[in-house]
Amino acid sequence: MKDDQKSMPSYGLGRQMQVYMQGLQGQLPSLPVAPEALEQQAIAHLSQKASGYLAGMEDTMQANLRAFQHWSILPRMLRDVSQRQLSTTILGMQLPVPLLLAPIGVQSIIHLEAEIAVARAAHATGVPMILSTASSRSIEAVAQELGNTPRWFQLYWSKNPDLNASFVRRAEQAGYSAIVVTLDTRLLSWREQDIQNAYLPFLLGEGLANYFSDPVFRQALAQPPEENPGMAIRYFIDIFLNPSLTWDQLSFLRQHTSLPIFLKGILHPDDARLAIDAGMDGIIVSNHGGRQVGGSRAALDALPAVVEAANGQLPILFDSGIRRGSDVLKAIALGAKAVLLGRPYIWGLALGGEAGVQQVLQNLLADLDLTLAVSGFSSISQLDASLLVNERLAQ
Ligand SMILES: Cc1cc2nc3c(=O)[nH]c(=O)nc-3n(C[C@H](O)[C@H](O)[C@H](O)COP(=O)(O)O)c2cc1C
Ligand SMILES: CCCCC(=O)C(=O)O
Repeated sequence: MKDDQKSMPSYGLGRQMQVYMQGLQGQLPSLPVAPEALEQQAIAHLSQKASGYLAGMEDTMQANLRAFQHWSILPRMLRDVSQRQLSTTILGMQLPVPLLLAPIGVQSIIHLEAEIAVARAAHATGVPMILSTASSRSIEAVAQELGNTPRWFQLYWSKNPDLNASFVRRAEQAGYSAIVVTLDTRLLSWREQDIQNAYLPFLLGEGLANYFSDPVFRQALAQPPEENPGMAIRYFIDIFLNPSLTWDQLSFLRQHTSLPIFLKGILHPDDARLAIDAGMDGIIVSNHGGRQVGGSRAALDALPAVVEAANGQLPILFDSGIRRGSDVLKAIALGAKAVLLGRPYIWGLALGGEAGVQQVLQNLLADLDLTLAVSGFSSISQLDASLLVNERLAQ
């Protein structure tokens, strides 16, 4: 894989040929290649509680996917696309591909090896990883698996400021190179399947590795979490959600880290302007994969106005609904510098652990590389809105 990456221009072709050559020996890909089939198989494999947790508001998730259909690629012919370039630079950080793994918490409910398996697959493919605060393995343990693969840390801003500062400090020390503050989950939304299943993984102690290993968190407890997990979980529940968090508190974070700060979950252009006023470094346009505001605008539909409001003053990233190479191209053509991959890598994790995640990433990168090429482009930096037709406006 590492070698494939060095010769990224042949990446897509390389993966295609690898699959076809294996086919000659009677070996088929072990996971479904189409994301829809992959999802179906993963959901069937998981327990009802775990698959219910992966779900979101169906209408909003569907809207996220449909939004990509409103834009079509208008390919160009007879351009030399023999050498291709997928790498990008964000705030001076080199990313080998315009794709990062979205922060997804509590992966222990999906696979025993959880974030460790994902980190190994990220390392093998060179895809940067964003680790969730609510991960089932610690900031440090995941960093160890990543080698020099770029990593960012996603912060859930709790009610305990010292704990927030401690998380950021730990991330810095473990080589994470950006902080992603998620804004859209200051409260948990009404999640029908979880309510139906009466299931919240945190109450069972899942997804609390960063808390239980944190010196500030531990200091606040009369007994260590190993001796009295119930008390530790109760304290987590007390502080985890923070609905009183407001824009003016972002300066606290700025004082506690020199790392770039991205705000995740912005959909409204006015919030993009507030992010700039607050001195933030980047924005991730996202509706949390349709898991928070039921009936919210599809994330891709919200992207152009946010890009316009940002006016080039800070990089915009995107997630919610990325499934194929063409989705990545569309989001980038509409102004995103890079995109985050969410559920698809979790489906790979569910079905095949580390190897499953790796297969999903290899396929997506190959799809991206080949779709770029057959559209007539040799570098993702060439993409802009002229690649696309808006089918709602076109006649
Ligand atoms: C099971 C699950 C857990 C998630 N946990 C987090 C999290 O801990 N922090 C966060 O910022 N986003 C979290 N997200 C949202 C993702 O980062 C991302 O925004 C979303 O998955 C994108 O939508 P998609 O999966 O439909 O592409 C989670 C999403 C899922 C499906
Ligand atoms: C409180 C939520 C933690 C994980 C998460 O972000 C999600 O389930 O969407």
